[in-house]
Amino acid sequence: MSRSSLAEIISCLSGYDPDAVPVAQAQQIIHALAAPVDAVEKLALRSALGRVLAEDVISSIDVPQHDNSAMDGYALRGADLPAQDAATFRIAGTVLAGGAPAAPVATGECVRIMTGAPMPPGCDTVVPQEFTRDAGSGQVSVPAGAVKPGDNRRLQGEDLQAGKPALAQGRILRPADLGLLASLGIAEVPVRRRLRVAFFSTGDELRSIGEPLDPGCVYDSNRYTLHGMLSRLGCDVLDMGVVKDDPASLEAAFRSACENADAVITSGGVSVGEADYTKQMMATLGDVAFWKIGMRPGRPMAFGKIASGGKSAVLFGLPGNPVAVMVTFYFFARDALLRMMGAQAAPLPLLRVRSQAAIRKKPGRTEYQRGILSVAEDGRQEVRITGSQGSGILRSMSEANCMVVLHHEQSGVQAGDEVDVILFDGLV
Ligand SMILES: Nc1nc2c(c(=O)[nH]1)N[C@H]1C(S)=C(S)[C@@H](COP(=O)(O)OP(=O)(O)OC[C@H]3O[C@@H](n4cnc5c(N)ncnc54)[C@H](O)[C@@H]3O)O[C@H]1N2
Ligand code: MOO
Repeated sequence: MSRSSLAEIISCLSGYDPDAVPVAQAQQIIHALAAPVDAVEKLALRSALGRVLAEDVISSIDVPQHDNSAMDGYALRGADLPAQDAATFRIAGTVLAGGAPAAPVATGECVRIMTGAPMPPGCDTVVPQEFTRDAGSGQVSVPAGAVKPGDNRRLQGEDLQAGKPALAQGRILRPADLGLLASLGIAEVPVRRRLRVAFFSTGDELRSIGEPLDPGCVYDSNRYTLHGMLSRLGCDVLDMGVVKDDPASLEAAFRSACENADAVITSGGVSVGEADYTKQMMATLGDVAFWKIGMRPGRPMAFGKIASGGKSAVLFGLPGNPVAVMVTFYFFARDALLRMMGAQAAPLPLLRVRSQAAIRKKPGRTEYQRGILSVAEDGRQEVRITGSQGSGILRSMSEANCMVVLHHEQSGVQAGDEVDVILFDGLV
């Protein structure tokens, strides 16, 4: 955990106003308070998918280990290629991938070679078999211009070199990384332990699935969106259910969450409502700031650290509205949790895409509108907003495949203007 307190971090900022915190300033404060967990575990390669690499991996071997062929064909000396017409080469032998290396090749000779087979000594070029013609008597004819010297040869160590870094610590291991580590013969990898995140919903109007929906009540959806987002991030989740808005239940829930997790996420109770003991409890248990952020949705939010039973945990008190909870998770909690996981994650790329229609927006706050990115009739990509953008309309999030980011200083958008977009999903 970081040694700085929230108050120390905030005191270094100029123009800090808890009632009008710009998104970028809130992100900066959150980033400064979150620090990586230090425990490391060793996992079998397959189990390390999605986990954060805890140490740099230095390659112990060259990959590939030998110069080898990129094509099925004939290996020869590039200097022997004909400048015009064609030249005939005597086939001195055959070399297969994984087979014994061929003997050195003399001028005017070639070796039948398969993709991946080691280059015979003296050869630097492979002519793909499609370009050659059987010239009879164990010979093959190669036309001028089919290849250049050095073509179709893969060099020793061109993928990974012995003694050089293969992967840097902090990387979230993707399928390609598992393959890369396998290509080095590595069976086990050191990864950071999973981050444990406890979450619960607050509000007397909330009902859990399976309970009758009493008049004026709603089913608790935030715990499901939070479960989904945290699981995708690779966190170990502790779902603590719905907690009633009374001081004793809230205190017990906050203490238990803090004692059992690295981070605690709550939803609801951070605005100015009457029955909100949540804010009171957060303030009692820790060093917590209550913000009104210059954004939409997700204006009220609490952030800080709470302590109980000799343990501390980073706290996110997210606003209750179902869209606000997702937006504040994506744009504040996500980065902090990645940092606590020890991940060196690059900022998400913003794509510039044409807006199909005008979008109203006031300067002085950041807006995250829900969008559908698609290919228009003219073949260009464009984005349209998913209808009503109310922060209680979860359908707007479910229908969207991206967020349209309308920046702090930006004003309204005209139809056809380009806007910044962040995609929800990528390839597997
Ligand atoms: N006078 C003011 N009123 C409100 C303000 C404000 O600045 N001044 N801010 C508004 C904004 S913006 C938001 S967001 C909400 C946030 O308030 P809370 O965090 O206190 O959230 P609640 O009041 O508990 O709930 C808001 C809304 O969301 C529904 N909700 C809550 N939790 C869940 C859940 N787990 N699953 C589904 N739906 C949930 C809840 O029923 C309310 O409808 O305050 C505004 N008001
Ligand atoms: O954060 Mo609130 O959901 O903007 O309305």
